[in-house]
Amino acid sequence: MYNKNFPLVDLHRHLDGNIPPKLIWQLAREQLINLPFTTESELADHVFVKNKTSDLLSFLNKLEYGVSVLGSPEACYRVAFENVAMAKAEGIDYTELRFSPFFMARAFSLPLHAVVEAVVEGVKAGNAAHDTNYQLIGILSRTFGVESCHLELASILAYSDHIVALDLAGDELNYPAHLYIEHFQAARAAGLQVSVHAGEAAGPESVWEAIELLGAKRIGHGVAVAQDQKLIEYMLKHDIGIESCLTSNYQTGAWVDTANHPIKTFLEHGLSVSLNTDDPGISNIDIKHEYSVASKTVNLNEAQIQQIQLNGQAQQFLKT
Ligand SMILES: O=c1[nH]cnc2c1ncn2[C@@H]1O[C@H](CO)[C@@H](O)[C@H]1O
Ligand SMILES: [Zn+2]
Repeated sequence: MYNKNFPLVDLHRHLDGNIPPKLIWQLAREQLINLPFTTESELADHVFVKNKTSDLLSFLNKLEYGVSVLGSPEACYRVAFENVAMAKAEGIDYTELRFSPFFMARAFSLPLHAVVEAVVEGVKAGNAAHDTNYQLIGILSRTFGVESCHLELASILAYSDHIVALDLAGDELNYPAHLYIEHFQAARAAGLQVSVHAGEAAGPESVWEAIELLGAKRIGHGVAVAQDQKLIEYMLKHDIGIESCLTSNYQTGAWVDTANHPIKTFLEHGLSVSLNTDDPGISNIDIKHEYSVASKTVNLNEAQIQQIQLNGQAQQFLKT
């Protein structure tokens, strides 16, 4: 279990990957959107990952149910607001909620700027209601290509005062980081920090690209980092963090042998690795569950668990 004397932090949590069946059901009813299910529990049966999926893209497909009920900017606001409430209810002291405007806008062709504005306002209202200071990370969904990501970036940069960092997520194998150099240059120039999904579906070369070409200061997942000693040394020297997500890695197939997850190797090398949820709405988990997997399945000791909590705090993009 985690140590209650240290903050509980979740640095890698998709708010559009956390639209649980109950919320999907409510939003569908309120907006008169037809779902191909007759009951909420039938819906839940399809949304939640059972055991694991065959690969990353099949896992990501599960996210489609949630975004299929984003019929208006108000629905996006609700999802953002409810995400603050859910994170608070889990006992999370600080989190950086990430979202992809294009991914949220897609089903109903919503204007991207309106989506970002709604999410910013929803989190702001949630923070006020729950006495939290949760932050936002904007995502470019690499799966939809370079041009789409330019539009997505523009909508994020329009609200850059309310967003701490930029991320790249989606199909890592077919859309490598080097396609997005310009996007990240512009984001850094606008003062955004950088975290990138890398070394999850592809190898260490993908992590090198994220760091050297996009300026990543944190790597999402990064299981492939363990294969490359030079990369480990480089990340240590430059204090580049790894955002580990144990259940997600199992469910996507990125790392199925959880007992021997590289999080252990990362800790042994002194890398700044944190523990995170990724997509709680489809994984059907919370942050405390991830800590219990870390201690019971990976067998990390109390000092290692504490270190993970401290790393999460040290790697926050909002310095307090
Ligand atoms: O584990 C993951 N790996 C890669 N991309 C992800 C993961 N979880 C969600 N997304 C991606 O993030 C955006 C929504 O926030 C979508 O592009 C979704 O595919
Ligand atoms: Zn992720």
